[in-house]
Amino acid sequence: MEVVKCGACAGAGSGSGGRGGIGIGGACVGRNLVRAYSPRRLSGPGPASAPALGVSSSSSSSSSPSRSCRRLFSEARPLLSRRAFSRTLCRKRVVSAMDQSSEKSAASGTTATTEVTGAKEAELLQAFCGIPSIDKAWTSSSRRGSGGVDVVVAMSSVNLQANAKRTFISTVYIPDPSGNAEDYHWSPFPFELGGALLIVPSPSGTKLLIVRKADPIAKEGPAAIKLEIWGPGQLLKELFVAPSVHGSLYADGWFEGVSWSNDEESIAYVAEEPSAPLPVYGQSLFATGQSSSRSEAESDASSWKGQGEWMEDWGESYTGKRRPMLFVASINSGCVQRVEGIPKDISVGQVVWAPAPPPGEPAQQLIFVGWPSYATNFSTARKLGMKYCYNRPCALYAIEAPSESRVVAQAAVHPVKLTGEVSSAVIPRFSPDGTQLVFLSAKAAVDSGAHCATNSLNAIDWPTDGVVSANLPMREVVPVVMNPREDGFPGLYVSNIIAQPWLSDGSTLLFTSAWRSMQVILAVNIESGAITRITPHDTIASWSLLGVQDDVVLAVSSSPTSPPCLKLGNNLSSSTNTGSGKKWDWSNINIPSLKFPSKVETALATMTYEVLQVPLERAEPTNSESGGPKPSIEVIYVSPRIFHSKQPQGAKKSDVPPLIVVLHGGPHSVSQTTYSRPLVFLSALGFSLLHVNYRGSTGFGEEALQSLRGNVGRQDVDDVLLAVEHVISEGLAERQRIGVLGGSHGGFLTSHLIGQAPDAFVTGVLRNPVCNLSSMIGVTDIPDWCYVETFGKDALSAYSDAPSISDLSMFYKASPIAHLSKVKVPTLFLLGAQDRRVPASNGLQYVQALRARGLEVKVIIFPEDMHAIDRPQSEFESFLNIGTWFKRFLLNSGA
Ligand SMILES: CC(=O)N[C@@H](C)C(=O)N[C@@H](C)C(=O)O
Repeated sequence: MEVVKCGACAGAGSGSGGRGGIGIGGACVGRNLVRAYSPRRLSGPGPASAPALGVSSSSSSSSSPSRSCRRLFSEARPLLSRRAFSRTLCRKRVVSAMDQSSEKSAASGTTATTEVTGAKEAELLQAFCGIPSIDKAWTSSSRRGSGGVDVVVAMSSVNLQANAKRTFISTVYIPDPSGNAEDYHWSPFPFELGGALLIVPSPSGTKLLIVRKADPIAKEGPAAIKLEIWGPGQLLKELFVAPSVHGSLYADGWFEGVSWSNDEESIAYVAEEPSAPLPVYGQSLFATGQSSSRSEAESDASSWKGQGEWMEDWGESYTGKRRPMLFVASINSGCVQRVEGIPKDISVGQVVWAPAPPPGEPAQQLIFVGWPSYATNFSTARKLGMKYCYNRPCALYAIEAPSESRVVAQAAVHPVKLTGEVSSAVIPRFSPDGTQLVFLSAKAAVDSGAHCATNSLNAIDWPTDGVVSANLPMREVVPVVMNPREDGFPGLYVSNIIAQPWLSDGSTLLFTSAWRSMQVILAVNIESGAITRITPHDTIASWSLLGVQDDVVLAVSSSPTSPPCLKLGNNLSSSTNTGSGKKWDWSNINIPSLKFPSKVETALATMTYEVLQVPLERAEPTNSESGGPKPSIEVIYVSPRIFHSKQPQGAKKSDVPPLIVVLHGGPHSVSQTTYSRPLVFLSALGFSLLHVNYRGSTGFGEEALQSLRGNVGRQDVDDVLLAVEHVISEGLAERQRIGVLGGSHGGFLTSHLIGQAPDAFVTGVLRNPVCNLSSMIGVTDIPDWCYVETFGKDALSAYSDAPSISDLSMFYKASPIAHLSKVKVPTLFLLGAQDRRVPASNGLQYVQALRARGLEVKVIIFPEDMHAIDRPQSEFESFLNIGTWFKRFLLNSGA
C-alpha cells in the first residue's frame, strides 16, 4: 500500500463513466410518492416481515452546546435537563408524568427546575431507534460467475449515546437473481463503518473509494481529507490532501459529486475551495495572513488572528461552507489538481466524466452543474438559500479535465454551457453507449419562483467525435405534467438518480419519483418518452431504487407501519409465457434471524394505514377547462390498531383513537406512505395520524401545486379543515380529541389553524414554525420564499432585498401572528438555535405573545440544531416531549 501526500501538483486523468457517491451521513434517494386507486380507500397491510439489526450503542460522547448558547437559552428548556436526559437514556428510569407546577411557571414565562417525564415512552422510543434503515446498496456481477449478483448494503441506526448515526455494511450474494430469487446468502455479520464521509465503488466494482476526514495530527502533516483507494482484499493507496489544495469534500447529497474515470485511474470530485488567510493583529504584527506571519502569530502571545471578511454561503445547512469547486485526483501519481477556468461566481456540483473521446480527438471532458452566486430569477445580487430550494437557476457545463500532460493548457480552459436558455439542469447521467446525456430540469420551479415544482426530463445528443459545443441538439423526454388524469402519471418529482440507473436495453432509465402520496420506481424510455411504473400496483407502500444490475433491480420498500425492507425485482417482459401480464416480479431479501424488540413488534402488529380521497366540495375546480377529475386532496390515515371506520351503532366513542393531524412543510413537499421512526412512535403511543397532502403538495401535477402560491394561510388552511371534517364524518376521529403537529411551513399552518379555527384542535405542536413572515423576511436565508408564497405570481417582480412598508404589511396579514388574539389552546414549541431558514426568533416572538395572553406554552430550544432538528438526541427529546404532550392533552380529554 502506498501513502501519498498531495500539496498541489499536476495530475493525470482520462476515461469516463461516473458513478455517484454515497453519503454516509446524508439523506438518500427519492422524495415523493404515489397512490390513489379507484377504490376510494385502500388499506395497507400490517407490518411486513422486515429485518432488524440489534446493534448495541457504545460510548457516551454527547457534544456540548457552546457556552454562549447555553447561557442564552437555559431559561427556555423546561423539560429534560442534560443530566436528567442522560439518566433517561442510560438507566431507563424516569419519573412521573407532567408536573403541573411547570404549567404555572410556563404561563408566567419562568421555568421550574427540570422535571422528567415518560419513562415508558422513552423506552419505547429507544426501542424504535434500534431499527435500521436501508440507505444505499451497490450491485455488481458476482466474480463467482454464472449470472450471480453481489450486493453491498449500507444500513444505519441511531446511536443515541454518541448523538450520531451508526452506519454499517453487510453483503448478500444472490446466485440466480432472475430465476430463484428466494436463494440468497447474507454474510454472517454486518460491520460498522466508522468515520467515512463517502464510499464510492468504481463502475467495474473492482475498486472502492473511501473518503475520510484526515487525522489532524497524522505524521503525513496537516490534511483536509484522506482518500483511500481499496482493491479486492487490500488498501491500494492513501492520499492525504493538504488544506492548501482544498477544504472538506462536499458529501451533502446536492453539490456532492464523485465520479470515477472510465479507466478507473482518476476520480473527479467536489470540495470546498481552500480557506483565505486570516489577518493577524498584535503588538509587532499587522499582516494579512502570509503564512510566515501566521506561524509567527501562533507562537507569539501578543498577536492574534482576526476574523477576515464575511463570506456569503448557501444558507441553511451550509453555514461557513466555502465555494464548491472541482478537483481531479490521479490514483497512480497521487496528485490532486483543481479544475481551472470556472468563473469565480459559479458554484459547482454533481460532476460526471464524459465518455472517453476517440484517440487523437479533443481532451476528456467533465460535465458539471453550475449555480451562479446570484439568483437570476429574482432581482438580487445575493446568494439565496439552497437547501430544499430547487428553484435556483443552474446549467450544465462541460470543461476539459486536467491531465498531467496538459497542466499549462488548463489555464486557458473555459467551460462550455450545454443547456442554453433552459433555466435549470441538474443530475446529469450518460446513457451506457455514451450517445445521450440525460438530465432533470426544475425549470417549473425556477420560472415560477416556487421552491419545488414538477420536473421535466431532457436529453442532449452527445457528439461521438468528442467535439463539444454550446448548441448540441437537446430535447424534452418527459415534459412537466399540468393536470394528471385521476390515477394517471402525475409528473416527475425526483431528487436523485443513482449512478448506474439503466436497464440492459441501454435506453431505459430507472429512478424514484413521487406519485401522489406514494414513492414509486419509474422506468422511462429515453427514445420514446414512454413511462412505466415498475413497482407493484397492488400496494400503497412506498418504494425507492437502490441499484440496477443487468435487468435485476434492488429496491427498498417501507410504509407507515412497516420498517424498510430490501426487495429484488425481476423484469419479466422478455419472458414469453408469464401469463400474468405482469412486467416485474418482486421478492423479499430478508435479513435472516434479525428481530425487532418485542414492544416494537407488538405495536407494529396492530397498526394499519390507508390513503383517502377528500373531495374539495367547496373549492373551485382547478382543472374544469381540461375536463379533468373532480378536485380532491389526498390524506394518509394511520391507525394504531385495527379499527373500523364505520363503527357499529352503540360502539363506545372511546374506541376511536385520538387523532394527531400531521402537516408537512415546504409547502411544496409531500407526506408519503414511508416509514418514519418518530411518527411510528406516536402511533405506538395510541394515536391515529392524519397526514394531509393539501393542494400545493408535490406529486399531484403542476397546476394543483402552483394553486397555493399567493394563497398560503387560506387555501391550505381550508384543505386541512376539510380533511379533518372528512375523517370525523367517516368515524375515524372524535371532534374533542384532535391535536395538530407541523414543522416549518407545517408549523405556519399549525399556528394558523389554532388561530383561525380555535375550537378545532385541543393543542398544537410546532417545530421551527413560520409565525411572522414580516419579521422572518429580514433574517431568513430565503426571503424569496416569503415573497413567492405571499405574493404569488407577482413575487418575481415584487421581490426586494429591502421590503417596503406595504410589503411588510402584506407579510404580516398573511401570517399566523395576525390571528394570535383568537388562540386559546396550549402549545409546545421545538426550536433549533442554528436554524437559518426560519430562525428561532420567529417562533419565540409568537411564544412570548401567547404567554402574554396567559396561555400555556412550553418551549425547548436545541442550541446546536438547524432547521430539521434531526440530531439523534434532539429528535429523541423532541418526539418524547411531543408524545407525552399529546398524551396529556388528547388522552385525558373528550369522552
Ligand atoms: C423551502 C423551505 O425550506 N420552506 C420552509 C419554510 C419549509 O417549510 N421547509 C420544509 C422543507 C421543512 O419541512 O422544513
